[in-house]
Amino acid sequence: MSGAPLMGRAWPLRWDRLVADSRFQALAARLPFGRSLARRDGRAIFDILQGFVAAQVLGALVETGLLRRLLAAPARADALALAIGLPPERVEILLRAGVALRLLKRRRDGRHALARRGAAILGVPGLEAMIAHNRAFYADMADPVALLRGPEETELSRFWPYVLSGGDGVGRESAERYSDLMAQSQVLVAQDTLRQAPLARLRCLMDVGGGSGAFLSEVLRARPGLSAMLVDLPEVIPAARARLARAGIADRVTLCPQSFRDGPLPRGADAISLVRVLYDHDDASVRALLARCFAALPPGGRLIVSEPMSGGDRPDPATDVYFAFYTMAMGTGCTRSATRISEMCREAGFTRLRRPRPQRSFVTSVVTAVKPD
Ligand SMILES: C[S@@+](CC[C@H](N)C(=O)[O-])C[C@H]1O[C@@H](n2cnc3c(N)ncnc32)[C@H](O)[C@@H]1O
Repeated sequence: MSGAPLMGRAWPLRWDRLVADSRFQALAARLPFGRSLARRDGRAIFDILQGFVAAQVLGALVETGLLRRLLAAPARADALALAIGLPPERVEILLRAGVALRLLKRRRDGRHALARRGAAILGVPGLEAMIAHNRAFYADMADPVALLRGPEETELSRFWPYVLSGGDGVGRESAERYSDLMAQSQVLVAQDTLRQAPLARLRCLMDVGGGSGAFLSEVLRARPGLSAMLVDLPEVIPAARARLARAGIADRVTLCPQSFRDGPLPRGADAISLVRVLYDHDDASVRALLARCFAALPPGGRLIVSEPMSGGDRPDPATDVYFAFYTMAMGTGCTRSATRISEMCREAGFTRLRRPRPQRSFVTSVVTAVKPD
């Protein structure tokens, strides 16, 4: 760039080339409007650049249990360092970073306490477990170009064993581990799903890939007249049986241990939900699953897809960054837009596609469809 004249370029003007020219930046910095724009851009670029470090600071606050300790009582850095067995001068740095990120605050008496945001993390069901499990994702993101090059066995694909095995023999222990993680974060997903897809006039809902039944527990609590079926891998079913029994709704749910890849889905439900299921799988598997859902529903039966979705033509700052790379690191899935999911539902035969505006795209988005009469 440096040898080229700043003005007198060939038309059309390329804004990106102009802004990428260090002499343009120097000129802009001398003008009031240009100066504030340059500062804002600089700040935003720095925020992107330090995002990984900020996320790891949050990870450390969760992993060391500092957030929980500060919820119990405000404390000084040296007392906290002693309690968690780390050098005091390093804990001081961690706490200062937590204050800078507005997760913590430092009181006049020198003790640290939770700030509102730090307290909110503890108030969101499952968020601490989500933050802790990001360790596997961040390990994969440590070499993003290798990830983009793919396909490699990743930490995340090991965390979600059905991804590598296609559902065969995931092992009861790992099924329990991932089902528990999903269950913990289900409350928010269920709330947003039910707001966007009210389940009025339904008799029986079949939750396919329903995990340990956390979604059905929320739904059945809200809808006393509803019965349900839960389809998931045989290794997951014992956790579902236990959760549904604890919730006192075991008699309202039929458990169906089966892979949705093997044979038809059970009939009898007038609606099917797929909550955080499609984004785990490639297009061929999703097409086959949607065709099975279509076959299992009666005419007029409803399909509800709920998961974080790409912004499509207007990339979403949450789903097109975090979830797009997360599903890439899992290995088989991808973050699809509501438009793409609707197209796939239409290909399977569904009509009356609806895509309500998501309330929190980082929690979930919803697509609903109907099997024609
Ligand atoms: C990301 S979890 C979502 C669980 C639950 N729907 C939720 O939102 O909490 C995906 C679920 O799909 C299930 N699953 C994956 N492959 C499957 C298969 N081939 N057949 C049936 N279930 C499967 C997993 O066992 C897991 O419970």
